Amino acid sequence: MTPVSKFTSWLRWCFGNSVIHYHSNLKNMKYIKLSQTNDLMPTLGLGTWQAPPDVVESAVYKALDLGYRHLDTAFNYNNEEAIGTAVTKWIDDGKGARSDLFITTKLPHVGNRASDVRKFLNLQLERLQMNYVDLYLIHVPFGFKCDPISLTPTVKETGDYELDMDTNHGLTWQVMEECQKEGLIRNLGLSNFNEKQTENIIKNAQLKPQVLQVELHAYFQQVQLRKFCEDNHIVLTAYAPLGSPGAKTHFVTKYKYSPSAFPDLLSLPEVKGIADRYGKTPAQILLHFLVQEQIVVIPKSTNEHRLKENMDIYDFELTPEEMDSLRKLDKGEDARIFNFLFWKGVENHPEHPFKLDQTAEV
Ligand SMILES: NC(=O)C1=CN([C@@H]2O[C@H](COP(=O)(O)OP(=O)(O)OC[C@H]3O[C@@H](n4cnc5c(N)ncnc54)[C@H](OP(=O)(O)O)[C@@H]3O)[C@@H](O)[C@H]2O)C=CC1
Ligand SMILES: O=C1CO[C@H](CO)[C@@H](O)[C@@H]1O
Repeated sequence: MTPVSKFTSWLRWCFGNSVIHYHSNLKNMKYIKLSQTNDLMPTLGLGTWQAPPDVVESAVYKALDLGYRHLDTAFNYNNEEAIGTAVTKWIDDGKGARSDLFITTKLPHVGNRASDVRKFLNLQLERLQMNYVDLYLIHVPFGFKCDPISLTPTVKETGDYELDMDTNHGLTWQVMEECQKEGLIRNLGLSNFNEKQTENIIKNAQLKPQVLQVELHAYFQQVQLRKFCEDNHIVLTAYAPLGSPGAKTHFVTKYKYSPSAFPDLLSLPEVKGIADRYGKTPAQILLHFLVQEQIVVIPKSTNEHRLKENMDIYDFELTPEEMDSLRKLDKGEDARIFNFLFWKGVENHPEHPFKLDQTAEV
């Protein structure tokens, strides 16, 4: 018996066969183990960006009823309190325990400094009505100056964001490590960090980043970063796994992006063809494809039908040929949607993570 199958048997003995499918085969890969803490992270989570509080509360409650066990939020999604209310109600209604859930939130751009970690984490825990989070990510590698009242970035008259040029990831990480030891955070991770920035954290950390959350979808498969994460035992979480149809409306109306900069992955003939073969939808194929690649996905939906649809991705397995045809959709760096240039002036921050000549069209 291999160590993995021994562990699987133990989990089955403890929790029963229907709850845990840990690497028993790829199609049933519902959890992935984090390397240093051995925590199990559900490979499907619920994204909540652009889910306003009044909508997200009932969506989260519904999602938990449907079987979602992993929620992704952030300080600047402005919905942590509503999510906390939904989770508390669900637990109080006797439907499950806090320990059944995997809750991720993020240290914001305006709090990206050692001296602010505890302030934001405590506020976020209070809003979430929890005494710990399962995963705390540094949301972005750069930092903005913070308006002390609104806790939003300060912006100059020119419209440029005021940058905090003193960002020091090593010092911020040390405070996050302390918070982990105190039990306020179970796992530490990063988001939107590039390979070099992640490597710098790894070099000096006692607790390594367990997760890196980045944009990742059929058009932008992050092949090089995936290899790096595999070598360093970091689990990758794919944000915008459906190509973020919601970002299109947001960026086009708010930031005047060109609509042509956004992919329509749900209409791709290759994806539709595979979907028809399995009696699945294109969204299910896009999500399953990533999970079969051992990547965690966090699609956002507040619609009950699509919440159900996005969960129903574990009862089939794509053939090597189908996986290859989906891998070939990758367009690399040109397909990046989230380059952060919508925050005016951010490209002047020394820790801006992406090469600007390769970012998406504005
Ligand atoms: N770390 C970071 O910097 C970032 C993290 N994220 C996280 O990742 C999550 C996912 O990314 P996101 O940008 O939301 O993009 P997604 O790729 O998850 O797309 C979400 C959009 O697709 C729609 N949708 C959901 N399911 C389906 C379906 N089955 N068929 C058709 N349309 C569907 C949703 O609308 P509807 O709700 O109406 O169903 C919504 O408009 C975020 O919500 C957030 O939690 C996102 C961006 C950056
Ligand atoms: O998580 C995120 C969702 O998208 C936003 C763009 O307004 C970014 O704030 C961010 O990184």
